Amino acid sequence: MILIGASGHAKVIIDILEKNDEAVEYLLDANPNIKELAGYEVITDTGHNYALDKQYIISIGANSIRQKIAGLHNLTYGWAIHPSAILGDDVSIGQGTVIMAGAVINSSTQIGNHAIINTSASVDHDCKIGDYVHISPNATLCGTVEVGEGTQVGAGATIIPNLKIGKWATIGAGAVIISNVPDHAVVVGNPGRVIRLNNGEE
Ligand SMILES: CC(=O)SCCNC(=O)CCNC(=O)[C@H](O)C(C)(C)COP(=O)(O)OP(=O)(O)OC[C@H]1O[C@@H](n2cnc3c(N)ncnc32)[C@H](O)[C@@H]1OP(=O)(O)O
Repeated sequence: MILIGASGHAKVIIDILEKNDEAVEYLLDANPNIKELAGYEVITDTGHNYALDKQYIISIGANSIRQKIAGLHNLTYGWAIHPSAILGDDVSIGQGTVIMAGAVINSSTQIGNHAIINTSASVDHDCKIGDYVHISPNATLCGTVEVGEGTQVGAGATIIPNLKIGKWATIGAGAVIISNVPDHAVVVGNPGRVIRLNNGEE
């Protein structure tokens, strides 16, 4: 596996790959000053030094940057799924997606491409999680929740069943979401309230 992005998030992905006995070849990063991460070589990403016969993971936490990079190159993407993650029956996981330690994904849930299901997050049955979504550590999604492309659900947030969360929204850490959330909304608190709209930033 080759990782794109030499960040703290990449270190966690390396740890997962090592635990699964999957080889990490090297990392690519646009910053030429980064030469090494977690014992692996970091090569400067020129935009032209991709090997089409290799598997990649975009190891960058910012959802919009993962989307941008995935749109630039027609690469083959792999997965990193921690051995302690629990996946129910009939769960589907898109390419480039990473599932951290202790995450639980219950039956019939669909996870899109280049998503992050972070440490100890709980995504229950029949959820639909879009591409480039980040479900942060300890967040809880009850059954049949939809999360649109690019949305971040903050650490420890809770979303009650049957809700629809829009695209490129941000759910604040610890928020309790009891009604649908529109696209681009930034929502905090219990019960969750919209404080502003995202306009491209994360
Ligand atoms: C492994 C990892 O690290 S994964 C990373 C996981 N990351 C997260 O979970 C981060 C989630 N991010 C947050 O919760 C952020 O606070 C955000 C995105 C919701 C808001 O950030 P900002 O836009 O910078 O908001 P800002 O800090 O200016 O606060 C705006 C208002 O919302 C309130 N607020 C911000 N975040 C929260 C929150 N999580 N819960 C309750 N209120 C909040 C602030 O107190 C402030 O209120 P005021 O206007 O009455 O003073």
